[in-house]
Amino acid sequence: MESARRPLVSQLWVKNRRNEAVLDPERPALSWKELQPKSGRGLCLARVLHRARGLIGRLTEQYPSVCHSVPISEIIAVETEQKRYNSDTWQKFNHHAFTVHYAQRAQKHCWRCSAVTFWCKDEELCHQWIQAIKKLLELQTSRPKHLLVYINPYGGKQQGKQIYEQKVAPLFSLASITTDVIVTERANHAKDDLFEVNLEKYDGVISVGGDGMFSEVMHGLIGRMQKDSSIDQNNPSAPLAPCNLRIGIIPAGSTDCICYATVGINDPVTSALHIIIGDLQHMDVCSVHHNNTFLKYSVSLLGYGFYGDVLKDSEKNRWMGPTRYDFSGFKTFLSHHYYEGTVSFQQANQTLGSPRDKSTCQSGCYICKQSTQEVEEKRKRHHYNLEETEDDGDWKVIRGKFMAINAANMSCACPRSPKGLSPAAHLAAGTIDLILVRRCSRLNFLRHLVRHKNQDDQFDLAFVEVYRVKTFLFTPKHSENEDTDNKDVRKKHFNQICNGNHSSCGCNHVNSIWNCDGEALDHAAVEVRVHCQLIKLFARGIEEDSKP
Ligand SMILES: CCCCCCCCCCCCC/C=C/[C@@H](O)[C@H](COP(=O)(O)O)NC(C)=O
Ligand SMILES: Nc1ncnc2c1ncn2[C@@H]1O[C@H](COP(=O)(O)OP(=O)(O)O)[C@@H](O)[C@H]1O
Ligand SMILES: [Ca+2]
Repeated sequence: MESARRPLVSQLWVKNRRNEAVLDPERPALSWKELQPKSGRGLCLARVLHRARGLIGRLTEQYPSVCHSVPISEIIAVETEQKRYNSDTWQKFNHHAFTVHYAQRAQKHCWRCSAVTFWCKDEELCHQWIQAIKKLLELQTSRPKHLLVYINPYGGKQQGKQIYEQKVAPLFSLASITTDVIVTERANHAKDDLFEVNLEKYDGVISVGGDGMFSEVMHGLIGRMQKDSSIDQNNPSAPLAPCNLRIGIIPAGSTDCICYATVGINDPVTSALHIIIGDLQHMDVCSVHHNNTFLKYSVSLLGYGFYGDVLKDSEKNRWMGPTRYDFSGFKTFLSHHYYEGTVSFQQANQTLGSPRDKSTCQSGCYICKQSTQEVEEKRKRHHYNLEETEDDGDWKVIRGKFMAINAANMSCACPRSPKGLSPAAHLAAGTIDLILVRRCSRLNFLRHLVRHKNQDDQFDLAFVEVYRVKTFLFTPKHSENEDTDNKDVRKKHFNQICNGNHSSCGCNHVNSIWNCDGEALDHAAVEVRVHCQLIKLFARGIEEDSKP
């Protein structure tokens, strides 16, 4: 037992150079450092060359004189080396080598799978190293072994299947992860399937696609969980049962904002590596109801007005792929509609921060950690039927004319807006940032939009308000449930609006629609509530000290 905790230290060769390799179960990490060539006549030239390379390296910073170190948690696999090296090296070491594959940080937030081969003087040493690394890998209990994968072949640039097969499947197989892969044949295929399958045999579910595909998988899992726990999803105030299976996202959609905002980049290989090493990120989910009827869950953007109209128009142009959003965004900007209605909301406790904070939610965020404790206590109290002690804040009611009403459950960072709709929003604090953009001139709305792309504060404008809330209601001024007679009145009414405000439209823009993670909702009047840390992802949030 004692010896298992002691570091394994050996002289191993890396690329024909003598290294000291250390496997330390206490840290736990694998490290290796090149040793200086021994002095002696025969090695004199080698030593001169070595020093020269070191000097040039220091000047050009290409030759690492540093010790390499890989945490065990970031090792993907260890393998006996197969014969793929030139026969000189192969002969010299009498075939004894092993290769360690590990996750390496490349550019900002982007990870790559790197490999290092260690050559050993004898077979026993080689075997000892492989076994020792394997033993430490077995202690990594949060890693998935068997995954259920859904591929949307229709989203984004329709590359989902190729992306999975070429970039992800080889990494899963290297890491000895087995998979059941389903390529969807229709919308809702994945969601419906998740109500039927035996989930017990899986350690996670993978969504290959965009935010819509993730949404399907999430609806399947949350819905299944509530069904199994006899919880009525139509009851807006029912505490929902959390999902224990983690969801992984391989980005192959159009915006992929859920992936970008939880990993920091839309890159299939990076996501696959986070899945393999068994990362964990809790995430809040919003439930959306209309008249005590469940409509949908949302994790990224719930947008009425501008983003609802962009979605409605862009769905007609799916053939354009991801560019459809730019095209429809431009059209929607020109049409410049506003919508009337009432927003009522309850503000979140100030300990949960403010949308105007300069700091952002990062890996290990202390505000989200604080919510983890609270949510655990709340679930315990609920389990033992103890009374809730929630101090609900006052309701604030805002009636007005809005260009956009955006509820961001996360930053919504994506390649189009790397800081996102609400840069300081949290992934798992149990709050939503409610952004109200009031009726304004085209120029002012453009100023607001442009600030999503630069360093300026998009909320620092007189016609923009932002609140951190736990729940909100929206009621459009023009009721959706009118009978036909009323519709004529409505038409008359909104012709008046159009004549006065957007002369170019012919228009049926009394109400907008809600864009719910890129899917349209059927009703404008909604009740939205955030469910703290309802789901888990194979991600770790945004890392601060990622390579520049
Ligand atoms: C003059 C330039 C103005 C540029 C303004 C840029 C603002 C961009 C903010 C984008 C925020 C998107 C939030 C993401 C939502 C996704 O869930 C949804 C669906 O993503 P999917 O396409 O399924 O991956 N995408 C959209 C565009 O509605
Ligand atoms: N096989 C399929 N055929 C058609 N639609 C599908 C299929 N599988 C999933 N979908 C639906 O495709 C829509 C778009 O998927 P998504 O992953 O969001 O891609 P994008 O990012 O391009 O919008 C979602 O509404 C999803 O339910
Ligand atoms: Ca979509």
